Amino acid sequence: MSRTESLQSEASGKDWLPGSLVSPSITPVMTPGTQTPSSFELGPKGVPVEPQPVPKALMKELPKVECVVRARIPTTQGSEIFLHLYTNNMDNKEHLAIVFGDQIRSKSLDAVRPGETEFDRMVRGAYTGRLRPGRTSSRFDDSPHSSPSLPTTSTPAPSSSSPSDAPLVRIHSECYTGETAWSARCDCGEQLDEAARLMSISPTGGAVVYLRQEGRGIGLGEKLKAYNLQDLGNDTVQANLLLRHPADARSYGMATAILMDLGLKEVRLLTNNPDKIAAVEGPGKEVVVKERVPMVPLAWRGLKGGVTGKEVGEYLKTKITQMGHLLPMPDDLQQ
Ligand SMILES: Nc1nc2c(ncn2[C@@H]2O[C@H](COP(=O)(O)OP(=O)(O)OP(=O)(O)O)[C@@H](O)[C@H]2O)c(=O)[nH]1
Repeated sequence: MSRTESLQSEASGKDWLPGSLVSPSITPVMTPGTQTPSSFELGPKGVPVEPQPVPKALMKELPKVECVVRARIPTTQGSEIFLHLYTNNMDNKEHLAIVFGDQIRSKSLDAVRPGETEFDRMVRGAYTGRLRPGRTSSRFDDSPHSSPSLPTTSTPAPSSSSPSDAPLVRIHSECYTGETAWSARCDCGEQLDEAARLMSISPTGGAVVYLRQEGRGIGLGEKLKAYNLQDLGNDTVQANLLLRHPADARSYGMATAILMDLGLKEVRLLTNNPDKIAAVEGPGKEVVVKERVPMVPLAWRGLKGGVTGKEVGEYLKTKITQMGHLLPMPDDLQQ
C-alpha cells in the first residue's frame, strides 16, 4: 500500500473522523518524507514516483530546544500575544511559539541562567506579569502603582480533564507566499489568522508552533519552481516530485519538543493533516492530541474573508485526494 493509500485508509477509519478524539495507537516515528529519495523511477506521465517505502528509522530522541527570548506583542487584532523564539541542537533556524494567554510558560525561558541579573532576565522576557518603566524584579512587579505581587515560579499550563479543556495548538509551517505575499494559491494565511482568532477567544489560551519549514520543507526557491510547474499543468504533489523532492519533506519533532517546553502535554490540535497528528505526539507519546479541531476553509463554511479561486481550490483538492487531508470536499470540486 502506498503512503497516500495508507493515509487515505487511515482517514476513513474511525480514529480520523473530523472532530473526533484522536490518539492514534501507532505513533509514526518520523514524519514521512524527511529524507529526500536518492533516486526516482519515472511514472507513466514522466512524473517521478517516490520509491517504495523503506522502514523508517525510529526517532530515538527529540531535538533539544531552548527559548532564548520572549516578548509581548500587542496585535492589530486587539489581543496580545507572547512571541517565543527558540534555538535547538538540530538546525540553525529560528523556530517560534506564538503564545496566547498568560497560563502557558516556557520552562527553558524561566530557568535561571548562571550569572544573570534581574535586568538580564527581564530583557530576555523571563518575567511574570507585565514590564513597565522602573520595574526591577523579574519575579515581582514592584513598580509604583503596580498590581499585586506575582508568583515567583511560573504557573503550570492548565491541566486538562476533558478534551475541551486542553489548550488549542496549531503546528504551522512557514509559508512566505501565503502569509506575507498575499498568495491565493493556498490557505496558509487564512489558517494562521483563524488559529489566532480561536486561541484569542479560548479560555484555555493556546499556542501556534511556527516551524521554519517553508514549502512543506523544500524551501521558498523550490516552492516557487513548483508554482511554475503547477502553472504548466501539474498539481502540488506532482510538482514536488518533478523537482525530485518528496511530496512532503517536513518533520514535527521540533514541534513536540517546543510543546513539551511549554508544558503542553495534552492538546487540541488545529489541523486537517493526519501526518501532523501522529507525528507531533512524538516517539514516546510525549504530547497527546486529545482532540483534532478541523480547519475548514472559511469560504466552504459560507463565511467571508477566506481565500477563494481556482488555484486554492485545486490545492485543497489535491491535499484531500492525494495527501489524505481530513476535509469533506465540496460538490464543486468533486469533478
Ligand atoms: N511544496 C509546496 N509547498 C506548499 C505549496 N503550497 C503551500 N505550501 C507549503 O505547505 C505548508 C502548509 O503548511 P501547514 O498549513 O502548516 O500544513 P498542512 O500540511 O497544510 O496541514 P494543516 O495543518 O491541515 O494546515 C507550508 O510550508 C507552505 O509553504 C505548494 O504548492 N507546494
